[in-house]
Amino acid sequence: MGNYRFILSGGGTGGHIYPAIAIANELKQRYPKAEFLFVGAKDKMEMEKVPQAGYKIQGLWISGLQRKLTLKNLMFPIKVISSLIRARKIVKQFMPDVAIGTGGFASGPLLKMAEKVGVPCVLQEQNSYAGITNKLLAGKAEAICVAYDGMERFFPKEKIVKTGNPIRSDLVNLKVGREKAVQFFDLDTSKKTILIIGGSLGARRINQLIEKELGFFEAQGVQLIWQCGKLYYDEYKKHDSESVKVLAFLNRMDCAYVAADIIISRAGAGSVSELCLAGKSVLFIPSPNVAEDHQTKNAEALVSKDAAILLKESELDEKFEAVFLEVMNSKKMQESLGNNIKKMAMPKATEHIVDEIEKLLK
Ligand SMILES: CC(=O)N[C@H]1[C@@H](OP(=O)(O)OP(=O)(O)OC[C@H]2O[C@@H](n3ccc(=O)[nH]c3=O)[C@H](O)[C@@H]2O)O[C@H](CO)[C@@H](O)[C@@H]1O
Repeated sequence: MGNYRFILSGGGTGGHIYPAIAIANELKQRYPKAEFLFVGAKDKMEMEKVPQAGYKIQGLWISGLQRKLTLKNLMFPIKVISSLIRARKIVKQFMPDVAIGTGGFASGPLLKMAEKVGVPCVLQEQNSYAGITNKLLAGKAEAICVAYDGMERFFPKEKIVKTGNPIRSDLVNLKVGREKAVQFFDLDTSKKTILIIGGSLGARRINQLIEKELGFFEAQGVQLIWQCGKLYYDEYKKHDSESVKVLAFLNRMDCAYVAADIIISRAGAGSVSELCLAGKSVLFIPSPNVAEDHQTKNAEALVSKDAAILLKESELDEKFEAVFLEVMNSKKMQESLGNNIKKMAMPKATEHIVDEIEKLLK
């Protein structure tokens, strides 16, 4: 009993990988005998992060479609065909009871083939603006678990279930205490800590801002945990010091969220959902370079409830210091931002998604 087989696919960036890992962990808890296989894109983050979480993964030769005409784009049709052939083989060999897609180009070929072979599929869409892969797969999916209202614009209404985004359980129940969390980063427990997160890949414009404001932060007597991204680490590691911790990637987000007094962050869907659970004062700087400006929309959903502050990239030079100081110097504002953002949290999302998956198990 319970020796089900699950295939999960999603990737390209952390925003699609971590939801899949959270879902797998919840399934594993309910069905300890179940078998799991992840499928991602070769050379992408998932090939490292999924095995670290204790699961097997196979990589397909696939990439996203670029907006410009490049050599990579000319290869795109060949990659799609080759990935579809490989995906079909993987599905037929593994014969999953359910396939789960969490978006990103990596999940396209796998879920398409699972649907073709007759495996029931569940999709999870993290953003308020649906990704192209999920839109293409929606027609044949059994259920589409979403985090925002109004998703009928993209998906068949009867398949939509509003669950919220799946979050890794150590971030749902933040167990570590503040002192331990601050010490984990080798920082001073008597100082205020500012956490800077650029999303799973790091954010160039946020890094430029932080570098420019290092003197300002020092003058305020605050210390920084600065996640600059793997791509930018070599450029910024020179700023690492006793009170400025420069890191390529944070493997202990739980410690980072607990240690922080104020958080400066991109507004990717996963980050937004986690920040609601963390309940701190957040200053969002959304990426303007994503489809339909969806990060701004993710952030605005919170800002409209006085649960966070939004700063556009274009206004950083002019406004950042004043806005930061306003939050930093008002305990009342920090409390109200923290309380309001916490009200937006959906801590049962992963369980609800797994309830939907369970309905498909024979
Ligand atoms: C540039 C881009 O295309 N961004 C998209 C990408 O964001 P991105 O991949 O940055 O994803 P999210 O903000 O959704 O989530 C980031 C995830 O990475 C984790 N994390 C991050 C940094 C770190 O050092 N350690 C760590 O573990 C966070 O805890 C979180 O779980 O996918 C999101 C979800 O579809 C989209 O909303 C974003 O617009």
